[in-house]
Amino acid sequence: MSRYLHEAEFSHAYTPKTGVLLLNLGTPEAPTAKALRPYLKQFLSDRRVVEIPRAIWWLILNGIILNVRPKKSAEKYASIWSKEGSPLLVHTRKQASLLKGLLGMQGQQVMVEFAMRYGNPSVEDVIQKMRAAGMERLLVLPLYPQYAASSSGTAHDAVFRTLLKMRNMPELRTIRHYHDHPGYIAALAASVREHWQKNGRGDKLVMSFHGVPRYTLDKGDPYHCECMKTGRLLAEALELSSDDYVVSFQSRFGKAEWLKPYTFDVLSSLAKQGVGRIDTICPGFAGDCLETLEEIAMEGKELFLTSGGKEYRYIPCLNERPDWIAAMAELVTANLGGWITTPDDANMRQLRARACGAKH
Ligand SMILES: C=CC1=C(C)c2cc3[nH]c(cc4nc(cc5[nH]c(cc1n2)c(C)c5CCC(=O)O)C(CCC(=O)O)=C4C)c(C)c3C=C
Ligand SMILES: [Fe+2]
Ligand SMILES: [Fe+2]
Repeated sequence: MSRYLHEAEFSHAYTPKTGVLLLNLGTPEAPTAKALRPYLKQFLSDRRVVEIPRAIWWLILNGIILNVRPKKSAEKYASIWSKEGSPLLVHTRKQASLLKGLLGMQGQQVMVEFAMRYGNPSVEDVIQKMRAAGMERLLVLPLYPQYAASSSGTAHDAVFRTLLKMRNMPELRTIRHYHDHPGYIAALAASVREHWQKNGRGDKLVMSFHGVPRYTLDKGDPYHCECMKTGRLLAEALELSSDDYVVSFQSRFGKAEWLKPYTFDVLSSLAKQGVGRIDTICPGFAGDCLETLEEIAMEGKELFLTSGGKEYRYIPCLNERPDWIAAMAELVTANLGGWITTPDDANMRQLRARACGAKH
């Protein structure tokens, strides 16, 4: 048995293509405990996500977490599941399709696909499929604006691991982050302004980012800094003073200290201080998902209102906003520099490939 993935016999007669691969986290196949178990097992067995010694973690994961969490998480997923499926998958699929359409309209001849770090469609399957269709240059864009080892880092690992198994590797470029990309910041700012126009303006804007364990910052992970920078740039774009907004971190998992302040602490203390109306936004998520729709839009709201707050409004993620898709296209185009992009280039390469025929 070959140690490499299967590939068709080499032939000159193909059109070399450039591919863009969007990567997201992944989501269970259904909002049930049965579907949650393998998803959580794969996710939480990732050494980039949980760094505690393997033997101890194996016992905790298999002995406790996988017996308790699937049922609880399934209930949460059930509360946000749509007719089309899990919001994370639905938005990622639409983003890939819209990006492909926009790049095509801009004259770029590129394939655009998406894959999930955990679950399906898997990174390996999608890269193999792209390779079989002639992809020989690959640009990878994780859908996490801020780099964390536990999100973008592990997404890149999955790509590198796939390439390690390939005989005929594509050229590879990766986008590490886009936390300060002007188009991304402008789209966030526009979404806040539109929300204010429609619903009125709250007394405070809470910018909630997914958390990570505090020790990752001490060990050199840039995630905290990148979240703070996104927060500052968004505040500047909205002309907010430091009193008008707060950056906080959500989704704490386990007993260890995570990045602070915790979003739920911020929400209850704002309510107790008498800040009546707040707007919340999750700039670290390119699309709405469990962590935004259930934790922030639902749980956060309940906490704020039961702690004495008056009005709580959640601002949706960028999702399929045209300004966000345009920002993605700009980011991708800048990172495709020098690779085939136009139909003319592609035709030239095809002619050259034909001219060299099967002589060697
Ligand atoms: C935005 C980037 C993300 C980072 C960084 C991140 C780190 C991280 N997450 C966990 C544990 C869980 N996260 C879960 C869901 C989840 N996480 C992200 C993004 C980041 N996580 C997203 C987009 C989602 C939603 C997925 C969806 O299907 O909608 C979950 C699963 C849900 C649950 O059971 O609560 C866990 C678990 C850790 C431990 C971690 C960093 C160390
Ligand atoms: Fe997470
Ligand atoms: Fe910092």
